[in-house]
Formats: sequence, structure tokens, C-alpha cells
Amino acid sequence: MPADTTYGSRKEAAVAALAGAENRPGSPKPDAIVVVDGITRRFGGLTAVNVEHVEIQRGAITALIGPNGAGKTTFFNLLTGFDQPNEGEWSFNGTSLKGVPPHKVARMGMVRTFQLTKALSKLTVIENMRLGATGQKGESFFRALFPFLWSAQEKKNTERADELLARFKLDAKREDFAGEMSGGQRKLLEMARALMVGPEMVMLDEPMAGVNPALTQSLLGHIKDLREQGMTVLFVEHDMDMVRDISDWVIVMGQGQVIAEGPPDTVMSDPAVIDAYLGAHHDQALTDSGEAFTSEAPASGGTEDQA
Ligand SMILES: Nc1ncnc2c1ncn2[C@@H]1O[C@H](COP(=O)(O)OP(=O)(O)OP(=O)(O)O)[C@@H](O)[C@H]1O
Repeated sequence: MPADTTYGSRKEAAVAALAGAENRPGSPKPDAIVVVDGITRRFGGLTAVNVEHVEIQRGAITALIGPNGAGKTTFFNLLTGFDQPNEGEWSFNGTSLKGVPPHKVARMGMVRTFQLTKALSKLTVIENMRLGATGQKGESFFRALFPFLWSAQEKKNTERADELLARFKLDAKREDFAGEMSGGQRKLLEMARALMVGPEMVMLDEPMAGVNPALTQSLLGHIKDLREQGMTVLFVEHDMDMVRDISDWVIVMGQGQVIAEGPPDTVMSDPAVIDAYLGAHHDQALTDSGEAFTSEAPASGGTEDQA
């Protein structure tokens, strides 16, 4: 795993660009790729998301954190078209995404990863990759599975899939069922699959959940590589060590709202953020220094990766 200095150029650029941004909820960014205004999502009487204004800086790694039930996943789903808000506007590269279905959002350059579902676990690694090329659209599912229906485009997709599998060191697993892989390898596959559409922005859903510490550095390296290649990364994560390690900027949600924003160290010492976590996790141990954050993931399951 290369030292962090390998990632100097783009990281420094992202940190420098964000140095001028104010550390407060909804602060404007010098070069926002995503702008969100007044998004709300209610489930019956519960308001899961109520975000007044958020901007995501292009080319940076932004973490979205918050206690369980804060609305992070719902917010992810809204941005990528997998769920629709009750009210609100949001744009990607200046184009409104309101009402745009997920496969079109993906083709516009914004993809999100998904934890491997049961159905996808029963497909091989290469089949999963081919499905990634469909821009997360179900329609091409059968074509992706039956080579005799391939077009020249689909051959290109297979070449791209093989390149990505090699980059993520999953080429030896090409014909294995995805469900047979370790937790860490699944996370690598989720990321590789998202890259099939050549996105500008990648949204990662708990990239460290269920990953053995032995594979942690490799995964972190791949995420930093996305930034090095000029992509924007937004990720939801409970592992605060990881958030500290790779984020250029942190957005904190609490009860559906954005309650804090700023660089990792600033945000994690913000009393409002500590209160939000302690409020949601009365039983969470404080560290020796009195911080609310431990390296334990409060919500994620145990480590299952045996790689
Ligand atoms: N489809 C749904 N129907 C009803 N309530 C929902 C639905 N999806 C989410 N919620 C509720 O909305 C709130 C926000 O949930 P969400 O999963 O977005 O939070 P989160 O911050 O991602 O939590 P976690 O860290 O535990 O994954 C929770 O109270 C949840 O129970």
C-alpha cells in the first residue's frame, strides 16, 4: 500500500480549495458539483430528511456521518434517484436531477454503490461487472447474462470490466460467485462495478462495513485513487478512523438535518456533533480523551472478512 504522499497532488488541491469554505451547515463551496436545496422526505409522520442547503465540492472526498437513523441512507437514495423527496431541488453539474431515474443519473456521471444483494451474490463476479455497465438499469439484465446477445458495446464493457478487475486484484475471482467472496472483496467488487459507467462522482455506502483490518488499507488506497483520478467521492461511514484518514470534508447529519460541516478534526471536536452522537448512543463509551468518537462502528455488523 503506497504511502499517503502518493496522493499528495489532488488531496492538497482539495484541502486548499476547501480552506476558504466556512465550517457551518450549508456553507457554499468554491466549485460545487452537487447543490441541494430544501429537500425533505417524510415516511408517514417521520421526517427522515430535512436538508435546507448542501454543496459538495468537486474533486474532494466528503464523508457523510451521523448517528443511526440520522437520514444518511435516505439522503443518498434521494440524490441518486432511488427515492423521491416530498419537496426540494438538487442538481449535479448544474443540471437538475429532480425526477431523473437512477440509471439516467448514473449515465450523467453520478453512481452509488450498493451492498451486494442476495440476487447479485448468485451471479459471478464478471456478470456483476457487466450489470454495472447498464447504469444500474434492470432492462439490460438478460442481455448482460447471455453473451450471444452481445453487441460491440458489450464487448467493450467486458474489456473494461476485465481492466477494472485487474486493478482491484479481483481478476482471479472472475468466474467465482460474488456471494463466495470475503467481505472486503465484496466491497472491492461494489466499487469496481460502480466504475463501469466511468462516473464523475462516486457515492460509497459504508465502504468499510464488514471488512477485515488486513484489507482496510487496500480499500482506503482505492478510494484515494478515485480522487487522484479526478473523481468526486461522497461516502457514508461509521468508522471514524477511516473518516479522519481519508476525508477532505465532513458533513454531519442528525435527525434528518445537516448539523455541522467542516474538516474532519474540526467537526469531530464540535460539541453539537458530540451531543448528537451521545444523544443517539447513550451507551457509547467515551475515549480517554473524552471524545465521543471511538474506532468502533456503532451500527455496522461485525467484521466478517477472512481474506
Ligand atoms: N422506507 C422507509 N419507511 C419508513 N421509514 C423509513 C424508511 N427508510 C428509512 N426510514 C426511517 O428514516 C429514518 C432515517 O433512516 P436512514 O436509514 O436514512 O438513516 P441512516 O442515517 O442511514 O441510519 P444508519 O446509520 O443506521 O444506516 C429512520 O428513522 C428510518 O427508520
